[in-house]
Amino acid sequence: MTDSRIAVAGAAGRMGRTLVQAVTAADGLALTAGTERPGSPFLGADAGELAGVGCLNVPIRARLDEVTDAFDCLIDFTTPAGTLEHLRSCEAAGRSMVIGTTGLDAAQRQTIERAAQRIPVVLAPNMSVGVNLCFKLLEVAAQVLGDEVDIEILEAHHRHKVDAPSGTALKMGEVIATTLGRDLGAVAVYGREGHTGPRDRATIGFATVRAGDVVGEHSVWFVGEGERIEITHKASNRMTFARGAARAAAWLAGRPAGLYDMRDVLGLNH
Ligand SMILES: NC(=O)C1=CN([C@@H]2O[C@H](COP(=O)(O)OP(=O)(O)OC[C@H]3O[C@@H](n4cnc5c(N)ncnc54)[C@H](OP(=O)(O)O)[C@@H]3O)[C@@H](O)[C@H]2O)C=CC1
Ligand SMILES: O=C(O)C1=N[C@H](C(=O)O)C[C@H](O)C1
Repeated sequence: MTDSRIAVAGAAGRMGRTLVQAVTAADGLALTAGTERPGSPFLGADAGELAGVGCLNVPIRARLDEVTDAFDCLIDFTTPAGTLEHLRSCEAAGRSMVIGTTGLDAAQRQTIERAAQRIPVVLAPNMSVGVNLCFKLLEVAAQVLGDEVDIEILEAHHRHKVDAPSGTALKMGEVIATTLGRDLGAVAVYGREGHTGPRDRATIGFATVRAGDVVGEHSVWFVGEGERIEITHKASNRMTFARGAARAAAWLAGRPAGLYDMRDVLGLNH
């Protein structure tokens, strides 16, 4: 079987470089294109050399639409605006996408849903196996503990992260709210200050820390009278996300158009 040809958007970024390493190491995948935004100092540099895996003869380009013939699947961990622009190119060229970008608003998610009627897309705020297992554990915990506990979601990330709460924390909130029949938009409390009054049990609280080089930590507290259950995931390096994205790209080969998430890729959506 021939390798799936993979492009990495934002190939000089923190995740971009790790994705180039993961794609290069994966069986059945070959890195054939890489992009950065127009004006980037990394344009023309070799994606493999930037990622520390040696020359791959893949120069970083500014325009994805000029290289759509060179790949089958785009892995995109950039910015919401960048991802939406790349989505248009992939939709026009019939290429699949793995999207890890977070901070997407509701309209941007709807645009991705519409495009996924024409191309296959995996969209997930966290591609690690461990976090996707935690989503399952959260469903079970919420089913068992129900309305008898207060639920708080705590997350910590590095000082460069631009969106808050993290996409993973928001997804954790959605999983719990859906399980409990609550509307996250109505019950979410994003940080507290001043005279807040006592806590309303139906709320789901979010707390965010940004500091130093923390890769990504998420903890959900289910707190009742006399006991506290914590479901925690700590990423210690970015390769866990990149390997998941490479796995998703391989899984997409030959799939029909549709919007998938990592739980589909991992067979956890049953
Ligand atoms: N789903 C998951 O498992 C994970 C998701 N993420 C998410 O991935 C995203 C990226 O994170 P991270 O790698 O830390 O961020 P970085 O800022 O390090 O990387 C993003 C890269 O994309 C580049 N870029 C921006 N716009 C464009 C564009 N239009 N075309 C091409 N390249 C572009 C940036 O360039 P420049 O710096 O010049 O703007 C930068 O090099 C975030 O949304 C983050 O939350 C992160 C880890 C795991
Ligand atoms: O920006 C990051 O770094 C990360 N972002 C993702 C998120 O917003 O959930 C996933 C991971 O925790 C790292």
